[in-house]
Parts: sequence; C-alpha cells; structure tokens
Amino acid sequence: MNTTDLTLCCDNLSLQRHRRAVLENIECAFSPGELTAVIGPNGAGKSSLLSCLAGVLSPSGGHVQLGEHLLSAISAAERARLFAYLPQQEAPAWAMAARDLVALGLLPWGRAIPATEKAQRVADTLAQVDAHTLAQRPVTQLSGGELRRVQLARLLVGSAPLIIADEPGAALDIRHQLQLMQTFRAQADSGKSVILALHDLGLAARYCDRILLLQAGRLRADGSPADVLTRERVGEVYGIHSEFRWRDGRPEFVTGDLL
Ligand SMILES: Nc1ncnc2c1ncn2[C@@H]1O[C@H](COP(=O)(O)OP(=O)(O)OP(=O)(O)O)[C@@H](O)[C@H]1O
Repeated sequence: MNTTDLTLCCDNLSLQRHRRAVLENIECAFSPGELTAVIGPNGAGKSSLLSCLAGVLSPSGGHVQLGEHLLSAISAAERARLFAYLPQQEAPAWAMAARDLVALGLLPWGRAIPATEKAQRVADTLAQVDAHTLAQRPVTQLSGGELRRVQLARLLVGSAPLIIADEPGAALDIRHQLQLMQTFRAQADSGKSVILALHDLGLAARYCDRILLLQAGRLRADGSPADVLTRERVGEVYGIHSEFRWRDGRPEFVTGDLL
C-alpha cells in the first residue's frame, strides 16, 4: 500500500462508548511537521480521539484516513511501523528490564534492523529521555516518572512518522517535561506529525503549532495557540481566568483564579 501521504484526517468522526456518545462530528486534519496539542477538560474526549487516530478504537460514525487510505484498510503490521502510540496509562505486564521494554518499540521492523543496531538505538533513545541509568532495572520497580520516561523511549525508538501520545509528561518533573516538549518539537521540525493530549496549557501554548480544544465530545476550536486560548473561550470551557501573551517573541499562557 502506498502511504506516502501521511496527512491524518478525521472525517465527521463520531464515537460511542457503552452507548454513550463521547465524540461527535469531529472534522480535523494533521499534517507532517506539525506539533498539535489536544486539550479540554476531564472527560472531553481527548483520549478517545487519540485512540481513534491511532486505530486502537474504531469510530461509530465517519472515518479516519491516512492520505487517501482508510486507516482500517491499512494492515496492522504497516500501521505499527507508521504510528507510535502511547496511551494515558500503561501498567507494565511483567518485570522485564527497561531496555527490553524500549526494544518492543522496534518489534514492527523484525529482522530488518540488525541486533547490534537495535541495541544501539535502544541505548541512544534511553539517553535521549535521560533514562540511560535505568536500562537494566526491572520496570515494575521504577517510580512513576521513571517508568514514563522508559515508555517514552519505547514510543520514540522506532522513529515512526506519526507520534500520538496521551498526557506524555503527566508524571514527569518540570525539567523532564520541558526536555520532553523540546524533543517533540524537534520531532515535528524533522517532518513528523506529533499529536499530544495535554492538560498543561502553558506547555501547549509554548511548544505547539496548533491546538484542538474539545468540550463534551465536540471540537470547540482548532487553530494556533493565540487563536484558541482566548480569555473568553478559556473562561467558558474551563471556568478560570487566564491570559495569553507574548514575551520576548514567545507565547506564554498564564492561568489565574477560578471564575
Ligand atoms: N472504557 C470506557 N467505557 C465507557 N465510557 C468511557 C470509557 N472511557 C472513557 N469513557 C467516557 O468517554 C468520555 C471521554 O473520555 P476520555 O477518556 O476520552 O476523556 P479525556 O478528555 O481524555 O479525559 P481526561 O482528561 O480525564 O483524561 C467520558 O465521558 C468518559 O466517561
């Protein structure tokens, strides 16, 4: 299958979970080179949307398309090479070493990558997320943030052109969050499509090209951080005071009190 066009599109996407409508009529497209944040209050549908984009959940209505192909028509093996997906929570199944968990991210390539190169890529990617010292530790014995960094290495190790991560930095300390956002920025700048569910609107404003705002399963806004994070809209959706401003040419989003 020719998947040279890696634009990911939702066409009138709807999703029901246990007969409840959780996404309704979502229309959006994600282009290579773009870092997009999906934001919205708890229960707005961010994880559900990311699961549909990654092909983990099938839409109840409409469809998801990669270039001219329906996502559902692309084989599981090819999707595994095209998409790197990190769910919101993922408990380790057994006490494997961190480097073995990261190596799972190379499984879709089978023997196409020699074992020595695989080992080097695993080591390099663990270093990239500051987790090289954890390589031999059983993942069941890591702290929440340490485990998340190892899972992030698994996400990145395969160099998939589409990266979808749900609250990737939620368990990380502030330094590792900033490092991670810089890594995602660099991945997008190198031509990948990066889609993140984020609660931290400051990070979304600072690093992302684009923000999709979900509210109660509907797409409330889609545009640049400056266009989406207006005082009025953030007030209506989140019920808080806020300010979006420019400082030394960089976007900055500041939250205030409850409305
Ligand atoms: N497995 C499930 N079965 C049924 N309903 C679900 C399931 N998972 C989520 N939902 C419902 O779907 C809606 C959207 O949930 P989703 O997890 O996509 O929201 P979210 O925006 O990611 O929330 P959060 O910020 O809390 O992670 C919610 O109303 C939720 O209760």
